[in-house]
Formats: sequence, structure tokens, C-alpha cells
Amino acid sequence: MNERAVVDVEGLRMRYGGTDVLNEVTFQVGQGEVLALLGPNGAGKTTTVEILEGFRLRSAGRVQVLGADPANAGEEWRARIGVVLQSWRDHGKWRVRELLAHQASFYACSARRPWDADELIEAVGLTEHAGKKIRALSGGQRRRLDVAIGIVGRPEVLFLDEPTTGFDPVARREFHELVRGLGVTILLTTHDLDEAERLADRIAVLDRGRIVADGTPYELARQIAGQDRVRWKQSGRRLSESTQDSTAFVRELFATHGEAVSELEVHRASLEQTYLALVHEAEAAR
Ligand SMILES: Nc1ncnc2c1ncn2[C@@H]1O[C@H](COP(=O)(O)OP(=O)(O)OP(=O)(O)O)[C@@H](O)[C@H]1O
Repeated sequence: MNERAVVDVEGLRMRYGGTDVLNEVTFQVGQGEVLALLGPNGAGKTTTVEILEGFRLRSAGRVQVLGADPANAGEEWRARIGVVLQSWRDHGKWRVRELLAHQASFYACSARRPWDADELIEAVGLTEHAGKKIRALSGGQRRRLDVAIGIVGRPEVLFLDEPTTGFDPVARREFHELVRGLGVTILLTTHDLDEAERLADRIAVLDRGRIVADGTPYELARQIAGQDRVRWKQSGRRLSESTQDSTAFVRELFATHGEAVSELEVHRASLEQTYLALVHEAEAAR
């Protein structure tokens, strides 16, 4: 196991009945890192996150979060992790400020001072709804409240399971800014590849219970051969070339042709292209 990783997963298995839904899953999340876990529906993302949160018991493998096994970690550990659950529907009669102040009171004895309810309400953009009952909030407003509840205790590690589902584009952008400003270790699941690219330092792709890729968006793009396309103009002609290493290609191009080169463009595979190719490769390998 990696001593310095905040989340450390090795050989994780989850079996329901006779079916393995997680198979030898191994990955780490370092201090302050944001890891996005991507994968098709049913790949095992939520199962993985719930095991890390201590909400599900795994079948086999080793799991450590902040140095403890979530399967038997205590209240002190729980106070150091933040979980964004799918909507607090049971609390429909509570008002936004009331619920957040109540949640903050659980952390009163913790070493990390919880967020002040009003400051947090402002940070998640709910100031004008602070006095509203939760059942009167729209889907996107309720999701912001979910996020506020997840971070109220200033967690050291935050689990976000599809956090921006139902957000309008402005709310999504504000949420991304909020999350980037938190500076904590984050494990995020999402189907929004633009969100993954904006927020994540690293991306792990889960396909039918197995990790099929793990790296920065750039590293993942590199795994898909010949994806960079370089276009340029030279002595009045438009030229284009596919290359595995566009940096080396461009260096060579300028060394050879110097000022004859103009209008240079380098197109790298988008995360969406890379993701689709990785999932396609994984399916074909079965
Ligand atoms: N309690 C359960 N009992 C049996 N099978 C389950 C249970 N929970 C999940 N599964 C199965 O485990 C697999 C992984 O589910 P999981 O919810 O982790 O996927 P996911 O990657 O989060 O999917 P999505 O993107 O659709 O949210 C699925 O095939 C699902 O049907």
C-alpha cells in the first residue's frame, strides 16, 4: 500500500450473488489530487465510491481512506471525510440555513472548524434561498445544498458522485469554481467529460468492474495511437500530418523549415474521443 495516498485501493472485489461487479480494482488518490472516475452505466463507479465511504462492505481487497479501513473506521474518521449524497429528501420540512447550521453543529468538537452556515450558503450560491424549506428548492438548488452538506465539516477528502446532474450551465460553472477552490483531495464520478477535464488532475476509467486506464487526460490521449494532428502552411501550401509526439514533430519542423512555416495548429484528441476509444478497446478485448 502507498503510505502517502489519501485513498489507496488494491485488488478490490465486489460480488453480488455469482457476479463480480468489481474485479481487482487498484488505484490511488494522492494528497490534494482530484481523481475523476469515469465509466459506462453499471461499470461499478457508485459501488466503488460507496465502499470508500464505508456505506458498503467489499467482498475482497484492501482499501484505505485517510489511513483507515472504511469498513471499520470510527466517528472521528467520518468527520474527516465529506460525502455528497443524492439529495436530502427526508429533510423537506427543514429550512436551508437551519439544516446547514444543524449539520455544522456535529463538527463543533472537531479539530477543523466547520463552515459558518451563512458563509457556506453564499459559497454555494443559495443566499436568496436560505430561509426556504428544502422541499421548495428546485433540483439544481437542492444539489447545491447537497454539496454544502458534503463540505460543511471542511473534510480532508471529498466524495462527489455525479455532483452536477440537473445543474444549469451557469450553476455548473460556479460549482466547478467552488470545487477547484476547496483544495482538498477529491474522488469524483461523472458522465460529463467536460467536467472531468476541468476538475480532474487524473482520470481513471472503469469498465465492467475493471480499471482500463489511469492517467492525466494527456497521458490517456497518448495511449490512443496517432491521435495528434498537426496542420501548418509552408511555402504557400497547406500541409497536415498525424503524429504520436506532436512536440517532437513541431520542434523538428521548425528546425528544418524555420520561417517558411506559418499558421501552425496542433489538434490533440479530446477527452471524449479518448474515452470512447478506450471503452471501445476494452469491449473489443473481451
Ligand atoms: N445491491 C446490489 N445488488 C446487486 N447488484 C447490484 C447492487 N448494486 C449495484 N449492483 C450492480 O452492480 C453493477 C455496478 O453498479 P454501480 O451502481 O456501481 O454502477 P455505476 O458505474 O455507478 O453506474 P451508473 O453510471 O449507471 O450510475 C451494476 O451492474 C449493478 O446492477
